[in-house]
Amino acid sequence: MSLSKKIVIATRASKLALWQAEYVRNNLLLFYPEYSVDLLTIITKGDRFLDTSLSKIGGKGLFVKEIEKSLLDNVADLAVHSMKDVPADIQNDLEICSIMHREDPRDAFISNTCFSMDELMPGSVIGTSSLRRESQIKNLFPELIVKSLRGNLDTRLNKLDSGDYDAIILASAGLKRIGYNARIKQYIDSDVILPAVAQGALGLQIRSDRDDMRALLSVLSCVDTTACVSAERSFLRMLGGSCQFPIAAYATLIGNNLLLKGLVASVDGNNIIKSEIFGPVSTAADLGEALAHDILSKGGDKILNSLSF
Ligand SMILES: NCc1[nH]cc(CCC(=O)O)c1CC(=O)O
Repeated sequence: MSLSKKIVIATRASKLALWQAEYVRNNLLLFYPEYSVDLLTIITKGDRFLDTSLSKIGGKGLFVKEIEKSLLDNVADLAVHSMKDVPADIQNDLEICSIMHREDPRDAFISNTCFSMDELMPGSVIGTSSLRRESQIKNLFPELIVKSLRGNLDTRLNKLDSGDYDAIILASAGLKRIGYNARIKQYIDSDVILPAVAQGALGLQIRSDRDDMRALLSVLSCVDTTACVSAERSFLRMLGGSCQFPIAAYATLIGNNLLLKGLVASVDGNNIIKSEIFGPVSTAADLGEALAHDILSKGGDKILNSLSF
């Protein structure tokens, strides 16, 4: 049996998701010019309830379930995900077979009046819907007011421009990808606001029985990013979390070793349990688990148990 020379990529319809799918499409065509690569656009639950706060809609993987169904039904051959949005545990029969080179993992500060977070006057309104960002901002700047901010990137920037907020926080990676970097006033150092698990990394998902696709997509994998994301995601998995929890982790490579920093925070920002671990890159997943146990034993367990959603 010969393989058909056609690949279908399942993607969400947002500008960022389409950019990411196009990016994978273009990369695949460089390696495999004999293939045709099509995009299949899918509307997810997360897209349909853009005005409800993420933690209220509930459920992990809000943005990925319908996409995963298209893979299980064999309607699409692969899906491109922001790894930040992919829950720690992946649906049976599916796998992330490749993780691509990471874009800037830092959060970005965007404002039309200030050049950095510490220029904001007390009482200023800062927009984010991420409990991870909210808790860390409140811890650093208790005098700021954090207000919910939902929608795709254009919607969020429009809400800033219409005066609903003095500043907003977004991921640098998304803004850079769609060419909005000029809006970024400050790249927030990862030691000031620790990024979300896997922020900036794209993952390629397939059905586990698609050995043909796994082989094809291996050319797009980045070994270093794969190790870092593996450590961060094993940390998240051990804490039972998703991107909707006030949990952060960021791994970097130093030679053949990996430095993993992580935290669990109370939403009010009054209690942040931070720790870090350093060890051989070959033990990336174990480092993530060990860091999770360390943070749980230092009070992270109490914080996570008290979250009410
Ligand atoms: N939760 C939405 C989401 N998922 C991935 C990104 C940014 C791109 C990335 O992290 O790869 C964003 C937007 C944001 O947080 O500003």
